[in-house]
Amino acid sequence: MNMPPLVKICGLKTPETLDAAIRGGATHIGLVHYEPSPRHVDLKTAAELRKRAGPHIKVALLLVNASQQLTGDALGMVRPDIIQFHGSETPEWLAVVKRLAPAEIWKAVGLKDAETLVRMQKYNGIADRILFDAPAAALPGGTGTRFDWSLLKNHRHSMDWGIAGGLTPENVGEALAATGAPLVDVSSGVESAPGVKDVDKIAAFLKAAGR
Ligand SMILES: O=C(O)c1ccccc1NCC(=O)[C@H](O)[C@H](O)COP(=O)(O)O
Repeated sequence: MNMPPLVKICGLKTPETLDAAIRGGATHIGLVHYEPSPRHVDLKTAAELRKRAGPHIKVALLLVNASQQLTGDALGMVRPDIIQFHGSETPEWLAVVKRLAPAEIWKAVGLKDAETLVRMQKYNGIADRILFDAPAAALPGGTGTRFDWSLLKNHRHSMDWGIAGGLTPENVGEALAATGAPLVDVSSGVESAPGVKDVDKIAAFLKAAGR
C-alpha cells in the first residue's frame, strides 16, 4: 500500500485550527511571521501555538528575508522544528543558520519554468527540503495560485521536496497524481477568507490527501 503524503497546513493562527490540523492527521503545521501577511502571528503567539502543538507534529516557522536579529529572536522564542525561508535568502545565509540552529532548513522556491529547477540546485546540500510553490505575487507565498505541475514530471529530485500553491481539497488528489509529491502544503485552500482558516476545509483537505 502507498504511504500517504506528508501534509503541512500553513498559516495557522488559533488553537482551534491547530487542533483541527492535529485531529485530521496533519504531519506539519506552519506559522507565518511576516507582518504584511494576513496570516502573520507575533512571536509570542507563535511560541504558544508551538507549545500547544506538542511533540507529535512538526512545526515550521516561516520567515521572509528576515534580519539576523529577527531570525535569532524568532528561533529563540518559538523553537520550531523547521525554519521555512520564503524570500530571496541566499544559500550562504541558510548555511549559517543551519550551523547555529537545531532545526531543519526548508527553502521555498517559486517554480516559474524549467530554468528555476537548475537555479535552485544552489541549495543542494544546504536545504533539508525544497518546497515548490507558485511564483511570488503581491505576497511571496499564500497566494492561492498554482504552478505548472508538469514542470516536475521528469525532474530527478536531488533533495527532499514538496509542493504548495493553490492546493485545495478538490485538486490535491490530482496534484499528487501529477507530481508524486511526498509532501503537500496548503494555506488559502483551507480558508473562508484571507487569513481565516476553516476547520471543515482543513478536515476535507487532510482526507482528500489520504491522511
Ligand atoms: O501564507 C502566507 O501568507 C505567506 C506569506 C509570506 C510568505 C509565505 C507565506 N506562506 C507560505 C506557505 O507555505 C503557503 O502554505 C504556500 O505559499 C501555499 O499557499 P496557498 O497557495 O495559499 O495554499
